Amino acid sequence: MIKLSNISKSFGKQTILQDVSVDIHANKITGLIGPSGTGKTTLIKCLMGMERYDNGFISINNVTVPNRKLLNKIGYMAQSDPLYHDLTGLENIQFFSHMYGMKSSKQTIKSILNLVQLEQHKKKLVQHYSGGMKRRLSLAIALINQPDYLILDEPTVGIDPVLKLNIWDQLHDLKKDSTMLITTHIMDEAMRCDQLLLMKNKGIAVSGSPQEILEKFGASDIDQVFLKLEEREHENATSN
Ligand SMILES: Nc1ncnc2c1ncn2[C@@H]1O[C@H](COP(=O)(O)OP(=O)(O)OP(=O)(O)O)[C@@H](O)[C@H]1O
Repeated sequence: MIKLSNISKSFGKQTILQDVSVDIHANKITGLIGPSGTGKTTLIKCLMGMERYDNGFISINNVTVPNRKLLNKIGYMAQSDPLYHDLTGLENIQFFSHMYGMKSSKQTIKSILNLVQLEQHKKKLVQHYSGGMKRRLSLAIALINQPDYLILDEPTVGIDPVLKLNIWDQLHDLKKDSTMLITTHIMDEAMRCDQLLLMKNKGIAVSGSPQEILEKFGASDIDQVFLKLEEREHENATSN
């Protein structure tokens, strides 16, 4: 389990996260969604140990973050693709796999490359990959070590609809052995998550399964839930 307790984080005078507490459970896909700039990536960077948080604590499997030993248990896909452009797709996968102390079998690499539909392009230099191909390669790198924890920041941006559905099916298969946290802006993807965390106003405004949240707000989609949250805020502000 990933546990965030009373996390606060500011950049200068701008408070991004305030007193955020949440448990992210194993064997589920948890979706972190919210308007641009609400702090989704900041939250993920805090739990990856890439940003220092100001207050509170984060633990993964009862180990306080940051901790180097946790790193090879986590598959992380950032929003930007930290790939080596002078290496081929295959060489990138091998490099990152070795970096985390693993030696993935040819079979594992092949099945991951097939999953992201890059098997035919594995010998091409990454500098010649399209944006979507780079995204898919980053996803392959996050998955290669079959990590216990998968943290994916907008993993399907630039990926075509059919492959996207395929990837979601695979993620649901993989969740039986892992804990997953995924950020997305795409509302039909949010509906594919088992649990949602809706970020707003420096914290998690609503959590629950997509269905529970829709029922609670009498909404037909998650966009409407955000609209209703806005309306409630407006009503509260005007009645005070
Ligand atoms: N290193 C930094 N220094 C200063 N401000 C930062 C830094 N990183 C993020 N911010 C600010 O923190 C806020 C939250 O950014 P963050 O990237 O976490 O949002 P997000 O919800 O992931 O957005 P998006 O959905 O657009 O990716 C933004 O206002 C951003 O400008």
